[in-house]
Amino acid sequence: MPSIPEISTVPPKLSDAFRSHPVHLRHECPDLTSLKELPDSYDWTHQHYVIPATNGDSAISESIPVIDLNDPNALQLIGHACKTWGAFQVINHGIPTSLLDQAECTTRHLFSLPVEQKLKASRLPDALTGYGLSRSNSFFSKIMWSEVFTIIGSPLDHFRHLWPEDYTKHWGGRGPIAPPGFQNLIKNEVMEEYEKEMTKSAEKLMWLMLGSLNITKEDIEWADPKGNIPDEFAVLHMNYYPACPNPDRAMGMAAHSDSTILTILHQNNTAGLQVLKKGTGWVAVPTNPGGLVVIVGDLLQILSNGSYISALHRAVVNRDKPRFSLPYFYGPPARAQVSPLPKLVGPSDPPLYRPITWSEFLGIKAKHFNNALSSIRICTSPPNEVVAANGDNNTNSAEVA
Ligand SMILES: C=C1C[C@]23C[C@H]1CC[C@H]2[C@@]12CCC[C@@](C)(C(=O)O1)[C@H]2[C@@H]3C(=O)O
Ligand SMILES: O=C(O)CCC(=O)C(=O)O
Ligand SMILES: [Fe+2]
Repeated sequence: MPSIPEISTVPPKLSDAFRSHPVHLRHECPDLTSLKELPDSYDWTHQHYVIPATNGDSAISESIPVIDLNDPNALQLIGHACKTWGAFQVINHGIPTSLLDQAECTTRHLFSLPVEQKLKASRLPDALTGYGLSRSNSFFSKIMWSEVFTIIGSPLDHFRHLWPEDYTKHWGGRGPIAPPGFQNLIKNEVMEEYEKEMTKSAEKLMWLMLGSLNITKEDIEWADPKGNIPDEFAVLHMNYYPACPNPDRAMGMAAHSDSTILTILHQNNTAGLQVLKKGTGWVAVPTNPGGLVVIVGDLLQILSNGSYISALHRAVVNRDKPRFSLPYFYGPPARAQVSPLPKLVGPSDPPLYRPITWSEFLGIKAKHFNNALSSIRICTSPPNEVVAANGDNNTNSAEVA
């Protein structure tokens, strides 16, 4: 096992970030599916930061680039996308579409369980895993129209709260509860396989994104000489956005950046994700069967010394169709120090951020939300493009309730 050269003393575990910043959501998880009208507590109409998407129904066709990983120019295209959008879609990523379908089916099935059943797997205020509202609800006065299930590591421990033992093991031939075509599936195995594939893809994508900046395996202190990342850390979310009686007034997931190195997101065939593009506004991300969305996270913005932007993004909801998304939040080992990479720093490019561990940054994010990056900035006059796009200047950031 290669050693990790820089070891931080506090906090030792990623989940400790949340122990010191428990999220007390004021509301129980209601059964959104049963609501015929939008309750006032879910009405975001008068929130000043809710701006319509520019390409909603209009003729604007601009959206995040779709990059074929088999394209010989993939490296350059990825670099350009990370600098201009902070997000892109990938095709030919090597993950079988059947696995994506099965993971989506498991997600659909999980959220269709009765509320009482789901609440048995509730996330505790100071914990990271389990069922509940998005943690980021604590920063807003209105509630998001979504339910979230968070998994770290093996899904088995989480799923056994939801499904009786036999259902945890098998869909198999048990009447209406087994979705057609999935008789031989074991839910845990699907999600485990999904996590495994996501880890492989995240590593591959990280090297491509960094490769585009001429960063190699030797430059990353927490990677071994072969480019493997011992003790890398990731969190898997299953997001559910029920069909909503008044989608124009509701918000599925409010604007935020992810604190990750990168996030890989699979969405079902219902659109809803939007990315903020500097100079353009909110731009919808179309669904792309078999494609995956890749989002630059805050830690990659730090590593790239602001050359890549962690995209502000949000999710809107639909009137008739439920939406599911599966973001895989990929980060470095909890103890690794993340700082602007020496190769990207020089007399004319001073480091913009101080070194930080993911767990420390998660703690800062849990407290300062969209102002987390600016709170660790060490340079007073950053390049313009960094300020405008990532929410540091608070233009599009969250209202602190
Ligand atoms: C690994 C992660 C990344 C987390 C925390 C933890 C699990 C949940 C993620 C999100 C998901 C929703 C937005 C966000 C801002 C939130 O509140 O919870 C994200 C946050 C972050 O990017 O910091
Ligand atoms: O559902 C989506 O498309 C976005 C979800 C998201 O951004 C998140 O969970 O962090
Ligand atoms: Fe996100």
